[in-house]
Amino acid sequence: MTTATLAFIGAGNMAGSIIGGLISNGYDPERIIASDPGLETLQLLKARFGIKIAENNSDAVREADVVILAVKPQVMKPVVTELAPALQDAMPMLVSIAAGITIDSLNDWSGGNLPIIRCMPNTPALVGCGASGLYANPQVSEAQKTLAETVMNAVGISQWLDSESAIDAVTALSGSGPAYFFLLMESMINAGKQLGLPPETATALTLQTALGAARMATEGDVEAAELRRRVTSPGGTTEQAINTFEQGEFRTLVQSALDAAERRSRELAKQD
Ligand SMILES: NC(=O)C1=CN([C@@H]2O[C@H](COP(=O)(O)OP(=O)(O)OC[C@H]3O[C@@H](n4cnc5c(N)ncnc54)[C@H](O)[C@@H]3O)[C@@H](O)[C@H]2O)C=CC1
Ligand SMILES: O=C(O)[C@@H]1CCC=N1
Repeated sequence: MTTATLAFIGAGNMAGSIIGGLISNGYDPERIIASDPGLETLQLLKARFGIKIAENNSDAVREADVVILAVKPQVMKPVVTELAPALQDAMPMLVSIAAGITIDSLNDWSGGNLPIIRCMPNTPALVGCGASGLYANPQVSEAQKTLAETVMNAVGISQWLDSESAIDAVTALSGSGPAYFFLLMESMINAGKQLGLPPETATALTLQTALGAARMATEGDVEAAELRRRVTSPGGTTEQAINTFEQGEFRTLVQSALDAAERRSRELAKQD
């Protein structure tokens, strides 16, 4: 694997899972440095993975080839503005995972001319099953793109996007997407209980069904629509349930939900 030095600014959930993924894929912990005002979090990451920790954000970026900005969107402006002198000295590639923060803003706050990638990951990165969309500005070289892919593929899969605005669609689809599946799981567990199953039985059967369906859809080469047809015997039980979903305009509802999330992502980007 590459020997680039990676600096994580913010060492919370997302940074912790990416670091964990990199280490389990054999990345040299000496080449990972993290910075966070939460000293306890930092010490835990150091003890668990053997990575280096920095006393402040500027120290973290000094030797870095890639700076992963993993703080909340609300604090991104002060964090990057304060880092600008150190970033202009080191000229690393920036990878921001924050929702709604545009490349233009990152470019302004960081002093300009840096290669910048916007990345939209999702929480299944925590279990190595993440899905990320990536968009690079023109300053990013092919080698740097490969490096960014190496980092994000340590916790799942990634897809390159050819416009920055596609990040809003990715946010609506896979960024927020885990919550949609969790909502379906909650609803099925409740329905199972209403049908008289004990709560633990309804929960165990729902979760294993979700896992099994996701594995069939990802591990085979049969499309989701065909897998659905194979469960649906003519005149049988599934047909009754699917007809009920269709009569309730399930597909239109899903489209409206994603449209609303995409709209919100665009609004947040305008508030930088
Ligand atoms: N949670 C989700 O589903 C997704 C989150 N994201 C993005 O990932 C980013 C991080 O999210 P999480 O890891 O969930 O949040 P988190 O709250 O777990 O981590 C943020 C970390 O930043 C640290 N921090 C705060 N101020 C700092 C500063 N001045 N300098 C350095 N570190 C500082 C905090 O102490 C915290 O450990 C956010 O921008 C979010 O938009 C992206 C996709 C999905
Ligand atoms: O809900 C949000 O705004 C963030 C972005 C994607 C997932 N969580």
